Amino acid sequence: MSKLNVAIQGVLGSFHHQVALRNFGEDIEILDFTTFEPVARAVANGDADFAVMAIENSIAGAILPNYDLIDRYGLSIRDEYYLPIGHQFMALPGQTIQDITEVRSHPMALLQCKAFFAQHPHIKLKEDTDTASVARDIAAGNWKGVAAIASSIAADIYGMEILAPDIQTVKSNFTRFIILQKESVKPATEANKASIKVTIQNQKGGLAKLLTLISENGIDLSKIQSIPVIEKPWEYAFFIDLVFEDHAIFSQTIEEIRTSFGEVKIFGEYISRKCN
Ligand SMILES: O=C(O)C(=O)C[C@]1(C(=O)O)C=C[C@@H](O)C=C1
Repeated sequence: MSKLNVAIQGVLGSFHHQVALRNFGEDIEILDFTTFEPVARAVANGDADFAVMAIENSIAGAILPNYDLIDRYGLSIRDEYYLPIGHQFMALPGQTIQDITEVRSHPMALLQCKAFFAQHPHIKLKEDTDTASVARDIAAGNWKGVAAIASSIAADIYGMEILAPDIQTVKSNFTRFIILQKESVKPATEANKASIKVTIQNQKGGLAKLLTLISENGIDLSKIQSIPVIEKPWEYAFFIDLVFEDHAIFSQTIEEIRTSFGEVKIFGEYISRKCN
């Protein structure tokens, strides 16, 4: 039987890679890309069975362009995964923090460690494609004075020394990843969460009306994100995550939103994996 192809952004040891292995097991084929767009494309054109895509982080917030990719490439959300993120500040063995003049990492990782770098202003920040590829490149190029921010798994794989552990601004740091596939998935019978998109006209009280409707139906709105409608400057679509106990009430709520606001796109119905 052929292995599952799973598209990710990042290389061996990246956080995406870790989520792919934890979610699908070790016996998979990883298709790795340096940016998110080819990840979405690989699923849309059938090269990959699934994709793993980071969507928001508890310190740095949403990865807005990824909402647009899911929408534009017609992808379905089949599941979600919350990964605890510990960022290790690492370099070639034998150096101290004072020897480091530059740190490279994924922009989301740099954002999650802002407080640490405020205390070390001699270190220049540079955005790179992913956390682990910087560790790999430092090792391959024998670059002294350059550090990576990546996981301890990446430090082991690429032979880096950790100069400062867990440098994320708050210890408890999570990234929420979504698992994507092409066709709309038959929802799990126990699905209690859904991701939807609603476009509402800019009219007085429009958003308040939508939120009231959701709340009065007893549904928990766990996330709302506005995304610009690029063909219509200054109009916004709302990407909303809803958590519910009763699927029938969720379906009825969607019908009520359709009646009042027009088209509602459902990206997926799945099981909430959030643990408090
Ligand atoms: O660079 C990595 O290792 C990634 O998997 C990317 C990524 C992200 O896209 O947010 C994943 C988790 C962390 O939030 C930091 C970076």
